Amino acid sequence: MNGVGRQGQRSGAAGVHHQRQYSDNFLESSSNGRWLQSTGLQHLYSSSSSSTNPSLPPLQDYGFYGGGGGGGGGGGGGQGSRMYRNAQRGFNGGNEFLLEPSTPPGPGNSRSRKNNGGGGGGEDSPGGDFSPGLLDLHSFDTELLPEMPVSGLYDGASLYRPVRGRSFDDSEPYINNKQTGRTRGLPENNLLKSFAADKEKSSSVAKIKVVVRKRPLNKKELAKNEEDIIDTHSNSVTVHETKLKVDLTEYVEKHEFFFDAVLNEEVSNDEVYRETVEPIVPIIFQRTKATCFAYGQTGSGKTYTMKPLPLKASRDILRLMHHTYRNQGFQLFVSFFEIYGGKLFDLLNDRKKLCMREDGKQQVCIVGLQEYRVSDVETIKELIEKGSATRSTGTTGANEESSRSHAILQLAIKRSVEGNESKPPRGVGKLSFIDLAGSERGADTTDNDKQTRMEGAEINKSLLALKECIRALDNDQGHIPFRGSKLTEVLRDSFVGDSRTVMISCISPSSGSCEHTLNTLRYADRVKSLSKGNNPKKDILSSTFNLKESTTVPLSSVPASNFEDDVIDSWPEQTERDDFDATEESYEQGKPLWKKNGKLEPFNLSTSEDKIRKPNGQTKWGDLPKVEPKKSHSDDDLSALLQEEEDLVNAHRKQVEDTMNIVKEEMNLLVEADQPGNQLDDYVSRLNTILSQKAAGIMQLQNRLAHFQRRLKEHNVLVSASGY
Ligand SMILES: Nc1ncnc2c1ncn2[C@@H]1O[C@H](COP(=O)(O)OP(=O)(O)OP(=O)(O)O)[C@@H](O)[C@H]1O
Repeated sequence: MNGVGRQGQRSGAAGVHHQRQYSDNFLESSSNGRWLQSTGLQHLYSSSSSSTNPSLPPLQDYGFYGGGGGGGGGGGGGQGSRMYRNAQRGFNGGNEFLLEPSTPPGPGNSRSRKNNGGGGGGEDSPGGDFSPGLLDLHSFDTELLPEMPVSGLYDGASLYRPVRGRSFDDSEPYINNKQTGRTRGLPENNLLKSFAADKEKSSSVAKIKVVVRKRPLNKKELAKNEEDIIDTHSNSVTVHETKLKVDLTEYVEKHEFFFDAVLNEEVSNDEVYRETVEPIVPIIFQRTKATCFAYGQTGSGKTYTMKPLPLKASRDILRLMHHTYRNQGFQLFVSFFEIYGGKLFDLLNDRKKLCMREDGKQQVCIVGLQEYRVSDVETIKELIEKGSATRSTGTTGANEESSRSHAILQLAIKRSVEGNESKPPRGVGKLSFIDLAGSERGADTTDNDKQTRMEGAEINKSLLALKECIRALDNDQGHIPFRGSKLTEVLRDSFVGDSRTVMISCISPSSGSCEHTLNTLRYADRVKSLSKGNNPKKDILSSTFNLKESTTVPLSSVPASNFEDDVIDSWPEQTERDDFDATEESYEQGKPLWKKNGKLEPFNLSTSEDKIRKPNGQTKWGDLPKVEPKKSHSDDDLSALLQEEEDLVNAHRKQVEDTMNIVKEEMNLLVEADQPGNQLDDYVSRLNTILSQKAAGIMQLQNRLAHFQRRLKEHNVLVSASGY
């Protein structure tokens, strides 16, 4: 301002010329910077220019590496032969599968090996097929299927047996004679009875099961002398959180949670399988869709836990298919894809980008997803390994990426209609395994990189939506809010009809992960304990226990809505906030009331600087976009906040641009006024007034932006504390 004033005072032709030049160059970036510098607002320059030209890295472009049939087929063929050889090696001697060519993953080979019926039929015929590229998730038309008796896998933990090199046809009675007898030749009434019993057993498998798995301390944590702060018992887990009092003395706060099962660091993957997936395997032959997912922060052991499960499950599925359901036309299909940044990629087809479509009946199809028909464990293993490798090396090769994507492996059981293998088989049941993105990634919303923030928001949204869907399922709500995210949309068919869900919450034992661990446990707790499907007594107990140890807040102060019995349809109207903030309050004593209802405190953006009057009284600039605080709900809050931020930045930029124009205009006036006898000083002082007003407006905007950023941070803290 002074600079301008000084220049104005340097009257005369040269001065005028200089003024014009200065004025003409005003919109050049260098001049802008200079001007802002001269007004002490140089810090605005970079922000305004960066907001005008946001050089945001584009989303990763995943090409079609496979190139469809030809190229893909070639590549796949090699792999396929390798897998075939492996399968030959794996199953030698006496195995009925030995004679089956395994499924080559490459399209070319797969096609050539496609089994179009004839021969032995059913599972005894050559396996190895893949879908025509359109996976209709709702092709699971089970109406044509007769009710099938389910095997009594519950009769013991004998189902899981090492299978490599062992014939499926060997006489080892991992499915006992009684069961075999049932399916093979029981009189009709016995069959019906047995079916009823099986139904009962199947309904005894909990709709939702939440299991926690604690991993051991890793080398890094040991090197850092991090403590193991987690105690586990058969169904409870206690987190010992070290906190600081106001006088900086340390104290330990205990948080105790109860779940269906808690597995400690010594528990093997086999035991995890037995506890989680094994009980639901038989019921997927009963038109049930089951989902097993691992939730937890990066490095907590999700992949370590999830990776072996599909293999073990498919081993059991194949056993059932080849014994209990022998010659009944059942087939097993595998697909493996990931959701990254809201987009779908086929992990078994060179990360080919996939489209999700909804047909007229709102049925979801994943266009282009390859589904492989498999009939031996070794092939499935190869496919899983291939998919996992593709996942982790897909983009940057960093584990970083895997923690930002959801990987979904599906085992679909289909059945040829009336034994006619030339017709496409119809879906019977499905088992989906989801290795979720690192839960803490959902909090990557303050990152400077817009892509990271958007990814974080997407992850956040999907984790929240997943929880909402599971809860809606368990509450038998008519409306399942699967549209909440890509993840839940893709899993839509797993949320309709008879379904089962197993959640494995993976936690790290280290003190350094305490906050994330608590978030994970809170998320898991809400999935389980807030559902109506549970024993209400247990709910209250569970929630009570969770509160009991963690705070000194009297239970009576916990709002009834904590137990969410009154929540009917919490998506999207009934917000997530309603439950997590109430709980939040219970966890953290003395938290301000505004968090109670989960509504972020409205941020009043109306300021007197919205309009600045020109000296002549005409309102010309400064009409900032009205950024109304949106009273959005749950996950909408984040997008509302992001939108708010964008609006603010735009408003900010507009202010700067307007100021430039005004100054430019005033400069022109000044030049015109720079005539002998004119009172230049008046102009200069008017100009100064305008600039001061504008500067004050810009400063105010800056403050508002800073305030907003604080709120965004707060929001994120809230989000991560809420555990979704
Ligand atoms: N129960 C366990 N016992 C032994 N090692 C484990 C266990 N769980 C995890 N690990 C090890 O910890 C490391 C991290 O595990 P993992 O990759 O499964 O984490 P993650 O949660 O999938 O991470 P991300 O989200 O980044 O993919 C791996 O080296 C894994 O072998």
